[in-house]
Amino acid sequence: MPKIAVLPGDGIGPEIVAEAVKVLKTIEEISGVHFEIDEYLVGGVAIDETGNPLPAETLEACLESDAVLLGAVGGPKWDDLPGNLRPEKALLGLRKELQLFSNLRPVKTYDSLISASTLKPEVIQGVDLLVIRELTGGIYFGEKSTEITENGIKVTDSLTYTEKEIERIVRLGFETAMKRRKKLTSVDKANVLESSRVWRKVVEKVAADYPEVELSHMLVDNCAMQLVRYPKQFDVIVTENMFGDILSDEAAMLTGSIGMLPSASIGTEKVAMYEPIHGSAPDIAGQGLANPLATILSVAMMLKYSFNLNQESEQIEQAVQKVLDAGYRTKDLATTESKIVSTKEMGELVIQAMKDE
Ligand SMILES: NC(=O)C1=CN([C@@H]2O[C@H](COP(=O)(O)OP(=O)(O)OC[C@H]3O[C@@H](n4cnc5c(N)ncnc54)[C@H](O)[C@@H]3O)[C@@H](O)[C@H]2O)C=CC1
Ligand SMILES: CC(C)CC(=O)C(=O)O
Ligand SMILES: [Mg+2]
Repeated sequence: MPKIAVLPGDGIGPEIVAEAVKVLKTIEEISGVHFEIDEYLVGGVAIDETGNPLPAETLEACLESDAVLLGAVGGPKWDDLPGNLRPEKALLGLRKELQLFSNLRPVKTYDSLISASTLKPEVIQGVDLLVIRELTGGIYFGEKSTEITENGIKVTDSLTYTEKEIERIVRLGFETAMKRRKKLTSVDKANVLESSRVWRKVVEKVAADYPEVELSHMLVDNCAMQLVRYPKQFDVIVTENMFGDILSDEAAMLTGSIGMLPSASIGTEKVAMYEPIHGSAPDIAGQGLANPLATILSVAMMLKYSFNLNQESEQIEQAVQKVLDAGYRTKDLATTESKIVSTKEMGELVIQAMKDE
């Protein structure tokens, strides 16, 4: 039986994951596929209970699973802890230990949400792009140091990539573009960073194996602007860790809310991790305001990528579309015409729509 480790985490994590797990259980009911689903501690709650943001039991369970479903970690309660003891360290640790070097963040606009966006309809209608973010290298994982100097604190975060790390993510970018509209934008900051200049060279080298792919290089600051100016120019974007983190939060707003964007982190081992792109949203935690759709859509990605259950995956995506078409919205997406629902009600509506299909 496929094993799924569920890590609700902090803030809105438990609320959104509860709805996503109900969706998984509905898939079991409808399709007859069975999963072994077990919950583990991660992040701030794990610090509170065990003193460790990533307890050994959680890491071992994830390593033995076929897939991990994660809510989010972090919050003000733990903000004053040193970097290596913070909840976010658990997330970085999981990504590294599970060797999840790629993070796929699809951005697809829904026609029924166009009025929820602050951008013009003609700019966002029909957007269908995929950000492929390198996930286990770069500045989030580089050496750090802090020292006291005559000018006060001197602090360093270093950004390191090996050619091998760049090549495997770039190759994935080309392979993925081949299965889509054959357009790849490699995003870097090659006018300033050595790492980006090597990144570009590797992209050029790999490009020789994919003559059918239309390749372009774009500087990250321009990309941030182009994403809101004319997002339909993009098919697949491949980029390094921090640029991908930032650009995908920006791209989320093409859909109307950061609560809409799922993600899949896939690596060299069999286990993959699925999580919404947003954080633990402490400002709305515990109030039933969180949009659970990014997490529910992450389950759809899990069924497709980890279990090859394509029909079941589509069933979830269609149910989400149906609920949105019917005008139901959590508060993050609400307009004057919306039927505003809570996190739990949104989960129930998706489940009902799945059962009605
Ligand atoms: N994957 C993870 O576990 C991540 C964790 N974090 C952590 O989360 C905490 C909060 O970080 P923020 O910068 O505030 O980012 P955030 O993504 O948690 O929230 C940013 C804004 O978006 C809203 N939002 C986020 N998800 C939403 C949802 N599903 N439905 C409705 N509204 C939603 C929040 O209410 C907030 O106003 C920090 O401790 C941060 O380190 C941040 C990003 C990713
Ligand atoms: C701890 C951070 C790197 C998490 C984050 O912002 C993300 O993965 O999107
Ligand atoms: Mg982020």
